[in-house]
Amino acid sequence: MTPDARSVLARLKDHHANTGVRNLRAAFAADPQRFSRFTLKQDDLLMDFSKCAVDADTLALLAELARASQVGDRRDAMFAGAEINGSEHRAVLHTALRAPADADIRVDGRNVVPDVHAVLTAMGTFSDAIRKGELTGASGKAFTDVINIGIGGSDLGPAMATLALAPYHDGPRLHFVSNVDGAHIADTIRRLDPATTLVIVASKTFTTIETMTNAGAARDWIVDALGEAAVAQHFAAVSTALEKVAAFGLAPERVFGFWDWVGGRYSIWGAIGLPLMLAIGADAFGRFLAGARSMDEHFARAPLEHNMPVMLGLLGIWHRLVCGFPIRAIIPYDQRMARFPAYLQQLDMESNGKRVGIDGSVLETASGPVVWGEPGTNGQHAFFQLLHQGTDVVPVEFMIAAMGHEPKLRGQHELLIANCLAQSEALMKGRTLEEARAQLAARGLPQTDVNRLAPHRVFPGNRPTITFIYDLLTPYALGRLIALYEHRVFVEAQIFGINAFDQWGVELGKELATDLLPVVQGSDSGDGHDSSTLGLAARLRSMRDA
Ligand SMILES: O=P(O)(O)OC[C@H]1O[C@](O)(CO)[C@@H](O)[C@@H]1O
Repeated sequence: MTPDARSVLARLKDHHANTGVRNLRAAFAADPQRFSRFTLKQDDLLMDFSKCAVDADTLALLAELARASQVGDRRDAMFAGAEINGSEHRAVLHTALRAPADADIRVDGRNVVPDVHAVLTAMGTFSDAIRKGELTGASGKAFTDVINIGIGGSDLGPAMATLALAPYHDGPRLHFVSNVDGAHIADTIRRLDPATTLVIVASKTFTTIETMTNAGAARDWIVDALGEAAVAQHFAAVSTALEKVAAFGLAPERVFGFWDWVGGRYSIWGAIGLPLMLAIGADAFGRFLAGARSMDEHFARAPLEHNMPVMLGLLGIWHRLVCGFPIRAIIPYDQRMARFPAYLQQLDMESNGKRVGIDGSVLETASGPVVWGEPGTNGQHAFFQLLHQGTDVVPVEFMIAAMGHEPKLRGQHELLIANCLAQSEALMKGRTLEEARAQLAARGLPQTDVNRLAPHRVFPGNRPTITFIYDLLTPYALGRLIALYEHRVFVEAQIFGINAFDQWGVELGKELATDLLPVVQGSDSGDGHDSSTLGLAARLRSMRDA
């Protein structure tokens, strides 16, 4: 955090403690314009943050915080291809993956946009041919199923978006295998015919043990059924490590590249999006990119006070660093967005779950919160109890489309909307002890029961929520929403003063698992490991061998 930002943060804390909004219910009662004063709009996308405990002074201070943290300059540097991922010496240019063909974005003096569009064109040609049945398997049959093998950023984006855009899915069926647990691939291939299955191996590094192991199992499955020669026709690969892919023996037109300036969790916009393109087609994929581009343009140009990703980031900082809430929940009222919270978990927590700043010094403040969620209305019948009456305050981010894709089920969509709005209203308003008593008394309960039950029926309220609404969950709308969250993570990172684009924390797990494998297999005594780890490994070995 910059010294200027630190001093604005101190003023924000003082404002929060002394002059800020104390009670949301009272704030709404005092200001009938609160909704229109605390909403932002970009086309049909509306962000309502009136149910957060902010006022005009809060927003002015938050904007000052953004300026003191050089959010605007850093954003411009990112878009221009500067090396803002310092610990890995890389530019950060997922925005270039959705830039128009005539854009000029330079990395080391070279315009990368023609390369991006060459890959998009190659993906389009390949996916059209698969979708039309022109490219077939070794036995001449069209592909009915595609398995994407990848993990983390090479899985979550396409898996989430393919489910979210199910109404546009008119290509082959998609399956996603990520876990090294053999159950994942076994359960997937059990239902499939190798003769009509295409396998995409997706890995930025092409070294990730889970992906390489599952790719080997898929290869064996294809070879056992169709012979070694079938591999060339039944596989495609996506990676930045093209020399490593070569060992897999695929023709160049089956290998789709991307670049080290695209982080894994930011990679759905290019070759990692191939499964999504196979599902929805190149045109719809283009609209998905266009949605993200519209958010990029808004983020790049809108003044900070009217800039949706900036405001979303500032509210995140307000809740995390000023109000002290360590968690946030993402609750899409859209069953097809079921994987969106998991996608955002990687995007946000792998980016901003850091303990040191850009210069390596230990942070003086907290960094990114825990992010979790599930679709509504299901979550209402599971963990909403804690959101309403638990002892921790969890800011919630709701999202819902005005329309569903099922015109015949309009009534169900209205019920969905009513639930979404009711939850944010209840979290804001709560229910006082007097109201709880009055309700029980109105039901004719004896006074002793009223006294006994009323405390259980009190809701503290004053719990902040943000609600996003949009017309319909189209490819464009989804692209725009993902880009909004990408930029929010960027804004928060800039204020925390951290590098959002490396992930040294997850490297540890990779190293340790490789190191322990010989111990698990019994070929190494495991000197240097602790007694618990060795004890568990020995016990598991003996249980396996019994
Ligand atoms: O695409 P790769 O190189 O297989 O990596 C997969 C994932 O592994 C990570 O490096 C760590 O889990 C993620 O950042 C990445 O998305």
